[in-house]
Amino acid sequence: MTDILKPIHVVGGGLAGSEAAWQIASAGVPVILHEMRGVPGVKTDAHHTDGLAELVCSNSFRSDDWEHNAVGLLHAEMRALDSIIMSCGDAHQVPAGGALAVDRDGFSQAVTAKLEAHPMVTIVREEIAGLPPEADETNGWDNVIVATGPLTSPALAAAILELTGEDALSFFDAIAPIVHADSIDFDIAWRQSRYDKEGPGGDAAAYVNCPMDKAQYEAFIDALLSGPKAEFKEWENVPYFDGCLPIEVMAERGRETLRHGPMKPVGLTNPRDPQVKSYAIVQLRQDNALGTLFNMVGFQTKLKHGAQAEVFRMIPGLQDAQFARLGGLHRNTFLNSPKLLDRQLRLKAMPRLRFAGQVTGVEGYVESAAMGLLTGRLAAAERLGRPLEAPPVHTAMGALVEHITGGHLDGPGGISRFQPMNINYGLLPPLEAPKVDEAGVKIPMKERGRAKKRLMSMRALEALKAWRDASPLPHR
Ligand SMILES: Cc1cc2nc3c(=O)[nH]c(=O)nc-3n(C[C@H](O)[C@H](O)[C@H](O)COP(=O)(O)OP(=O)(O)OC[C@H]3O[C@@H](n4cnc5c(N)ncnc54)[C@H](O)[C@@H]3O)c2cc1C
Repeated sequence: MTDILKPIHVVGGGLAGSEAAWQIASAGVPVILHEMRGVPGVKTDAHHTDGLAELVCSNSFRSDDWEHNAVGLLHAEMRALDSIIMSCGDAHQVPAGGALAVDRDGFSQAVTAKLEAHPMVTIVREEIAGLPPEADETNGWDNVIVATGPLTSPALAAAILELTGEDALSFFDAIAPIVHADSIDFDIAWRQSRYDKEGPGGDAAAYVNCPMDKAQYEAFIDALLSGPKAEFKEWENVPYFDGCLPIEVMAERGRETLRHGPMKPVGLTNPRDPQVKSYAIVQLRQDNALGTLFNMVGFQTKLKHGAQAEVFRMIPGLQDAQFARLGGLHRNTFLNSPKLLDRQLRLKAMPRLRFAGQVTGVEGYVESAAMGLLTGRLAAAERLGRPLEAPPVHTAMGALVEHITGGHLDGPGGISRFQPMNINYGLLPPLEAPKVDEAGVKIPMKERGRAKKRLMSMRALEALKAWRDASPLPHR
């Protein structure tokens, strides 16, 4: 076997690992993808299937607006780099207003089928239960991507901890319930997207809305606050991720918090009572292509399973709801990446190991897949002997690399304040807000923020394409 044809090993076939494997194979380098789900008796606390790239909670890749939304920009960058996660997501989208949401089973099956069919990809169902094996002349273990996610198996997590001498960092992440559509009462609920916003598929009525008056809202908050919660005594000091707070934790912050968050009633009109404004509205988003399942948007919860059905059936329209899946809370583990990883996302203590996905301290399906995409390209370039740098910080992808490898500030005494982050414009170098548009017309003050985002997105895509075109890897 020539050096060039040695395989690269990817550990973990989630969002990041699947994308990394695809990018490596597309660069003409053989890849062996090791995924532990599929081995009898081996699972994580959140995955339910053996499929690659399984979505564990919501089915949304969030906004698809590349001009004004940072995650939409990340979508665009990934599409420009032939992302398998984006192409399968686009092929399996379901209506979701301005967001890109997918049929979770169809999406995962498509990613699995594409990887299984690729001649350069070998999928092995096994747990890597410790540090990856020693490298020899031919086995390829000199170039490894670890993409084992927030629920990395305990044996591998322990080996990484021992190697780095660092305590793992962690936070809580929660899952929202999914409801069978035929158990929703459409004499009460109605379909409409907020502000009738049309989605990529042209649907302006993507969400199911369940209205509440003031008395119903107050009773619901009381039930949420008093309902029995799952306790995690051994993880008492573990923080929540702010973008994914359990609904009861939000309610504890103030009785009105939910009305200004996931239950906000704005931009929606009850067709049965158009003159009366609902006091609060619960939204559900289509979860599968058949339209038989809907997930409760923003309703991630740590209520005990027995209590969930009772409390959520207080929501008008859901009084007879049947739940396909209940919510739950999981501990999420990530590395102290700014200290441990270099800008190639290699472990300084063992550079043959690259890390990708949520375990590096990015947060979310899209961000995790983006880091898989990048490490796949970096690893393939290294295998081909054609060095490649991470994209510039002006791109969404480069900004994520900057965040996980050193863009944050530590606290006094060097105590790490590194926390997982969704992509956002604050991670990219700032630009002056424009005062006039491309035609020289003055932009009103309140629209300048939007105009600035558009400029930042255009700058990012241009830089990303220049990076791609100068890259030593083939481009399709
Ligand atoms: C409870 C929970 C809810 C979440 N909800 C959302 C959400 O609603 N929206 C969102 O955008 N993000 C959500 N996230 C975050 C989301 O899981 C991640 O962003 C994303 O799945 C991470 O992708 P990944 O590839 O890094 O990890 P994963 O997709 O989890 O993939 C890791 C893979 O590695 C495998 N594996 C683990 N250890 C080993 C081993 N030793 N050997 C072989 N294989 C191994 C696992 O089986 C898994 O398939 C949630 C996370 C959790 C834990």
